[in-house]
Amino acid sequence: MKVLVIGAGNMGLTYATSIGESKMLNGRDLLIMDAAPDKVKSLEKIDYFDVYDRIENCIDKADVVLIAVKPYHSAALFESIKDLVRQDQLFVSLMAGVTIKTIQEALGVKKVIRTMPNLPAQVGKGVTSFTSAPEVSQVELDVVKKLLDTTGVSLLVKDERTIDASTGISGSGPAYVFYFMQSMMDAALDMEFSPEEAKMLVQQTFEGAIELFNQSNLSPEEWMSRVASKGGTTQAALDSMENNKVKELIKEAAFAAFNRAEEIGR
Ligand SMILES: NC(=O)C1=CN([C@@H]2O[C@H](COP(=O)(O)OP(=O)(O)OC[C@H]3O[C@@H](n4cnc5c(N)ncnc54)[C@H](OP(=O)(O)O)[C@@H]3O)[C@@H](O)[C@H]2O)C=CC1
Ligand SMILES: O=C(O)[C@@H]1CCC=N1
Repeated sequence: MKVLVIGAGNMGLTYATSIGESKMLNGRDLLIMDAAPDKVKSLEKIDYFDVYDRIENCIDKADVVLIAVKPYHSAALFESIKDLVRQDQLFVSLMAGVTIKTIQEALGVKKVIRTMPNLPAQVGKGVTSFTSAPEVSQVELDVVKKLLDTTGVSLLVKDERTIDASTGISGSGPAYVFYFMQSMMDAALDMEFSPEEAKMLVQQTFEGAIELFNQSNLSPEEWMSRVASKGGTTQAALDSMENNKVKELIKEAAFAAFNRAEEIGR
């Protein structure tokens, strides 16, 4: 089996590297293609894959094609490959919003899997939701699951609406966590900690909280009550968040991402 990754950015290069490191494929069965000459040059220094700068030189070799360009580049990409693709090839999209039907119609193919990965894939801690067109066989789904799992864990979901919902939770989610981290660092700076101290306090607080959560069956709410003493400091902070409806605002933000994914699809 030969796998081609189109687009060597955040996600494409992460997937190509993880698949390469996993040794799932034999020899030179992993291919990567990007249109930017400087990127191609830097990719050539990596040993896991064969690098291409022209789609017509590689698309024909692939059994599985991972599409990892930005959604707004997808139409141009589809136009450039529609006469080069084959019905037996399996297309796996990592793009937010772009629907299976759009890909099928633009390429004139049937076998399409749609995924929603996330950036922690770069450190093997990603979570990727995926769903497929009915024309994809169970064996093909199993193979793709193995490819996705090289970057962390994966979740087969029932339909594309759930892929868009995953975008609102796990796809965009790392940015919400970074938003929270940045806000806490900004607060620490206002309290006159140095940038290094602010980073250290926030980093270790996140790491410690996640570790506690991972090593227990307690819900976040139960952990919150273990931190908060009655009438104490944490309760003051939690009350402030409740009064300011922070939970509702976070939900609203997640739904904004979900809705935007659906909107891109339309
Ligand atoms: N970043 C994230 O956290 C997540 C991203 N995604 C999805 O993954 C996809 C990729 O995102 P990301 O990796 O961040 O984007 P990047 O911009 O980092 O990577 C896309 C790469 O594709 C290249 N490219 C554009 N057009 C073509 C083409 N026709 N042929 C070959 N290469 C091309 C781009 O080159 P150039 O820079 O020159 O345009 C760029 O190197 C998106 O569709 C996004 O929705 C999904 C979940 C999470
Ligand atoms: O922001 C985006 O559109 C992409 C999809 C999920 C994360 N990044």
